[in-house]
Amino acid sequence: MSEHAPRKHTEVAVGILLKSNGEMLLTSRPEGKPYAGYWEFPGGKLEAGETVEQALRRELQEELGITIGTASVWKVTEHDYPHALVRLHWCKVFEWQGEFEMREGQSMSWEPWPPQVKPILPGAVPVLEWFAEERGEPFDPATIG
Ligand SMILES: Nc1nc2c([nH]c(=O)n2[C@@H]2O[C@H](COP(=O)(O)OP(=O)(O)OP(=O)(O)O)[C@@H](O)[C@H]2O)c(=O)[nH]1
Repeated sequence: MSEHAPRKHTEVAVGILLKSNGEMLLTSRPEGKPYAGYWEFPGGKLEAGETVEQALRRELQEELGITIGTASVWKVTEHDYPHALVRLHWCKVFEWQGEFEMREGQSMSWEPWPPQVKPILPGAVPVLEWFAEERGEPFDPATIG
């Protein structure tokens, strides 16, 4: 491959689980992964042949032990990390079934607005900006991470 070949995107499905009281689910990245200990929205990489919804359903089953209802893509972002160029497909999720089990030794937290946990993964920050816009509030990224 040429030194100047474009980097290939890693496609990632990410779930924004929202409770009726407005709280959102954040999970911490497990030990052994890049950015271990950072808070993120749960999800993971698409496997060959999967749609975003299928990948998200599989990942949340594997990582959290829950079965999600329908999920459709809300927005798409890209983030260029030293370890990967990722394309994040963000899905809002309002329905799920099952008891939460942290199957990868991660932590979970239902967070109010604005979220209190730190640090938050850089690639998740746009979501917080959109939520602030939806609420008509200013958002200062310096207050997180
Ligand atoms: N799940 C998740 N991934 C995110 C978010 N923001 C963000 O930049 N990413 C990036 O998207 C990629 C997701 O990969 P992952 O390591 O969580 O996925 P995975 O569970 O399939 O990993 P593995 O099978 O390689 O262990 C990582 O490069 C991660 O840094 C986010 O809010 N949630």
